[in-house]
Amino acid sequence: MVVAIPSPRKAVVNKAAIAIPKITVIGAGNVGASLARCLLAQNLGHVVLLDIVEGRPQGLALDMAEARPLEGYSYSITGTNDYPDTANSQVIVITAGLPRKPGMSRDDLLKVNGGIILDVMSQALPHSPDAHFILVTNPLDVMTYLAWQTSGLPPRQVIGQAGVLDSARFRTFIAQELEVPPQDVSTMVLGGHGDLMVPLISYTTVSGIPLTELMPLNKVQQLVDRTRHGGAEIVNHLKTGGAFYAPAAATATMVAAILQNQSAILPVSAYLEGQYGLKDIYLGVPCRLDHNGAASIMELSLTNDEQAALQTSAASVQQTLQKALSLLTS
Ligand SMILES: NC(=O)C1=CN([C@@H]2O[C@H](COP(=O)(O)OP(=O)(O)OC[C@H]3O[C@@H](n4cnc5c(N)ncnc54)[C@H](O)[C@@H]3O)[C@@H](O)[C@H]2O)C=CC1
Ligand SMILES: O=C([O-])CC(=O)C(=O)O
Repeated sequence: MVVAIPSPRKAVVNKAAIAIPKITVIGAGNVGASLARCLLAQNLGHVVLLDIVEGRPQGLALDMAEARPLEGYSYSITGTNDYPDTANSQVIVITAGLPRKPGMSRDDLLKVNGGIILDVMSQALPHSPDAHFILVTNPLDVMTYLAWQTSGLPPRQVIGQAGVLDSARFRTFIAQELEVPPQDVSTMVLGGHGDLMVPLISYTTVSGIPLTELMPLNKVQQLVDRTRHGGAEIVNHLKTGGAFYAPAAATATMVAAILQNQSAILPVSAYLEGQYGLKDIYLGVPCRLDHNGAASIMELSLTNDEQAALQTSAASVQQTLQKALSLLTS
């Protein structure tokens, strides 16, 4: 007797019913391309990689797509030069702009990168009016302010990445010095993303033990100084640009916190409206990050030295911001 074997039933998938997050990365350079790969590896959503250079985002996206069968990403990637392809993104990360070279400060990038940020925002926002924007381009705190100001979005939806990276650097240096796993080190670096950033020694622990119990103060100070110049240290090695693997990992941490509604407490460049005695400025502070973006800013009690250092860092960011506003409006 012949038994008919039923053909396997195909699951009926209503693709429209599955909401796949869409993340756009603008700037397909070192940071942007590394970030795209991190986002795919963490299965955070469909990635759109955009650049002004024709062929570059398309080539990189194809290359990453060809890694998908081997590495098993859940989502795909599109490379483009056209903003309509970014439409309805939940998160847009801006890495477009020049990196610095040895001998330059991040502030030296002000004019050219300021112009790029205004151009990118004017093109990206109309296609994704509800997106969360994460700025990476330097000088970071000022670029984040310009992006927010030009967007008309609530400040919680426009934030900058710096503190997650700077804290990761401080954790690395402490772990190397003490020969412990970096994951055991907990810290937070606040302030502007410049040489005056503020690693918080009073909030730094290793497996719960205050750092000051584990090494002398002069050693702590050396690691603080190395952290403050952590970006320049890599620029001086690479010569043609800056760091990109750790910046990409730091930015992916923020994207994940937003898309997965993690309520994670992270140091991010956020708009201050009186917190820490500061107003109308973007600066690195601890924020709760969830699907509302920088849902709330946490005001920590700081030592007198930390509070003074934060004010000094803020004054420097404010000075650069005033310069940017006059350069870009003249
Ligand atoms: N906030 C942070 O912690 C960090 C910030 N950065 C900053 O990120 C930025 C990017 O750095 P890299 O990726 O190393 O530079 P990169 O030169 O490798 O890439 C920049 C990309 O931006 C593109 N671009 C320029 N103008 C554009 C525009 N109008 N629209 C779209 N794309 C445009 C370029 O074609 C290039 O592909 C720099 O300003 C750098 O200083 C870098 C590392 C860490
Ligand atoms: O130092 C740079 O120019 C890039 C950057 O912001 C960092 O790596 O911290």
